[in-house]
Amino acid sequence: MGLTYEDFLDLSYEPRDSDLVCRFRIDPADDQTMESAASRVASESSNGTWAALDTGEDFTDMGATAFAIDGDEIGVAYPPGLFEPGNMPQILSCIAGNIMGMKAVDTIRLLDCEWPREVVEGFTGPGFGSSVREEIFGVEDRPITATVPKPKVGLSTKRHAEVGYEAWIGGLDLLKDDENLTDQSFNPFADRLAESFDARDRAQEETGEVKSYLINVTADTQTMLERTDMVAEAGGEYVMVDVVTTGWGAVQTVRDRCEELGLAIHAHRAMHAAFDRLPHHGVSMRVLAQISRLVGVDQLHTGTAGLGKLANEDTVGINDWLRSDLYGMRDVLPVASGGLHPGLVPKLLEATGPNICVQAGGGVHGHPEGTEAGARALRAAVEAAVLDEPLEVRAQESPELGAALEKWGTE
Ligand SMILES: O=C(O)[C@@](O)(COP(=O)(O)O)[C@H](O)[C@H](O)COP(=O)(O)O
Ligand SMILES: [Mg+2]
Repeated sequence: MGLTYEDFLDLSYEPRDSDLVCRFRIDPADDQTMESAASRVASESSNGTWAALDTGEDFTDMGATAFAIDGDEIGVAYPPGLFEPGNMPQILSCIAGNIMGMKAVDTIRLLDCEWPREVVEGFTGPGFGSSVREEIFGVEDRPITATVPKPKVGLSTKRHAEVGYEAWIGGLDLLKDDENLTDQSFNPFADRLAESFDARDRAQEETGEVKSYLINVTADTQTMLERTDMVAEAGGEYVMVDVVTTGWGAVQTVRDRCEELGLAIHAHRAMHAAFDRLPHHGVSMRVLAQISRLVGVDQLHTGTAGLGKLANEDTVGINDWLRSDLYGMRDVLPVASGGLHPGLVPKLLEATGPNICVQAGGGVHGHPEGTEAGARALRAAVEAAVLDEPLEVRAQESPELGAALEKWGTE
């Protein structure tokens, strides 16, 4: 039985329910047609190669099938047996591996995946998902709020904890480390953990509200496990991981440890744009979000529906997928962050709904009266927005909100 590229194209093939179905946008090279390029995508991402192969008898055919061509998009179906159960790096080495560099296509983008039960069941998924709102904060009717101390790095541990205290006292739920703050000499991880949780405990005492901290444990896998254990010992509820830069295998290992310790995972997506920014190449944020849910993060940055400072891809569509039914797997709480300030909250919630986390760094610490006032303004904006109360009206009883609107407006 020979195996050639042509064996991987069958436009009459109906994907089985158990197939992982991927949709790609491709731009065939000059010497290729959509059909020939599609067959090469299916072949090189499963078990084929450029030369005709004699597979002999002792062979399990786990070849994928390019079964649909629709304009510049193709559909490829993968048998579940091609994949090692629960091994995300292996799956990506198939569907986003060598094909990203094939000469047969000038560009190729993995747009979307339909994940079958057979593949999903290999993954634990999130431990909490959006239930963090109720289970950790006892909040049901509003977004949870977070702030990142700014400047991103460089604050001393003492100042970092003070900023956290001011933000929590001002009404925010979460303090969050920036994606590039880990264990630097000016703000060591262990000291930051201890002093920030001291501040957290005082703020909880004074406000009567539950407060928490998204401390960034990002590092090599062994170090992340050690830091995750330290967070549990300190009475934390969360760890934050830069999931794209650490890698999906490492995230799966941290997820297993968090399962044992009862911790939730906040996923920062720094570097995602290296994969998803160009519309014709790479891996879409939609697929990165799908991967994140499968490997088990509870919160994930998905953008600001175009309102903030960063380029966003389909925030609302991605959020809908993160909440969609996936064979009983828990959902993921979307995090809106990046250039947000109180004036943008109504438009944001109009686009995303209240079941999100709203993060503002500059939009809190840049407030004319400082961090605590910035926090009060954000909390007031969120509470007004869920009630459809105009911010200008709420500003009459919240001078901090008034000052924020005066400084940043509502655009
Ligand atoms: O460093 C920053 O820019 C932020 O801390 C936001 O700060 P500001 O609130 O001060 O803008 C976040 O890392 C980005 O939002 C990440 O992007 P995304 O959420 O799109 O993944
Ligand atoms: Mg940041």
